[in-house]
Amino acid sequence: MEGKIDPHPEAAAGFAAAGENHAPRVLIVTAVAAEREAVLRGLGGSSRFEVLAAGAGTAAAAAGTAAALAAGPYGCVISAGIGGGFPGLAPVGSLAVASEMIAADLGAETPEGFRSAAELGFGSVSVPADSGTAEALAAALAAAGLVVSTGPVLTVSTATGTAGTAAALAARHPGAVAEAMEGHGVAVAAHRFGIAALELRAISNPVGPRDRAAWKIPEALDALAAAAAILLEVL
Ligand SMILES: O=C(O)c1cccc(C(=O)CC[C@H]2O[C@@H](n3cnc4c(=O)[nH]cnc43)[C@H](O)[C@@H]2O)c1
Repeated sequence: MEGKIDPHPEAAAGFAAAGENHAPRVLIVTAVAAEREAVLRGLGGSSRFEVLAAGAGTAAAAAGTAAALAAGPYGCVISAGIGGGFPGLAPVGSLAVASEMIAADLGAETPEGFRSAAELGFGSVSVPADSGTAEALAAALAAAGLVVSTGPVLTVSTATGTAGTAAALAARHPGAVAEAMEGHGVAVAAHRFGIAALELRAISNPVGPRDRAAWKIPEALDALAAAAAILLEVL
């Protein structure tokens, strides 16, 4: 996988150590208020979780996450919300848990095609999720009877709207299960603070030709709320 940032050892150690006596606080970052409300509905008032609607896109997500972490402390940060699912991997109404958060359109167009920022020598475009927690979350979601897929989740500045772009993204990122617009920004901010990051998406639409009227937003928000209830068990 191109240009990965190594997991932060202090973050992993701090998360585990804090969990031995009292569980650490968890910051959940959504884009919009409706996603925040769905997460809060699932959490049922747990005081260990702070849920922030930081705005859409990586800049708002990273700035909001960094500001919240500066006022911390937190043991874990989760980018959560609705997202597009890659057909055949993450159906509408299902959940996606990221193995890594990739800035999929950060780079340059060249006559030979898209080149990522990593290929251009500008550093990483991928932040790994805290693998143990991501795997535990996916297993708990599945055990609760929810449909869940695990794999890279792409962060894009422009939501995919054509079959051609969907195919190009899938070819560049084999196994990518979903796309959204904030995960990489949240993860970069978390990594800067040495804190473990995750991304959780409830699939509202397929990645492909744009049909906004067909997005299943209420169903996705219900799935997000159901997943948030499982977070209480896992974190
Ligand atoms: O209109 C509403 O009621 C409503 C309720 C909840 C969320 C929304 C959004 O529009 C959220 C925007 C947010 O969604 C992510 N997203 C969803 N599908 C995709 C996609 O196919 N490609 C990229 N991003 C997607 C994204 O993270 C946006 O920030 C509306």
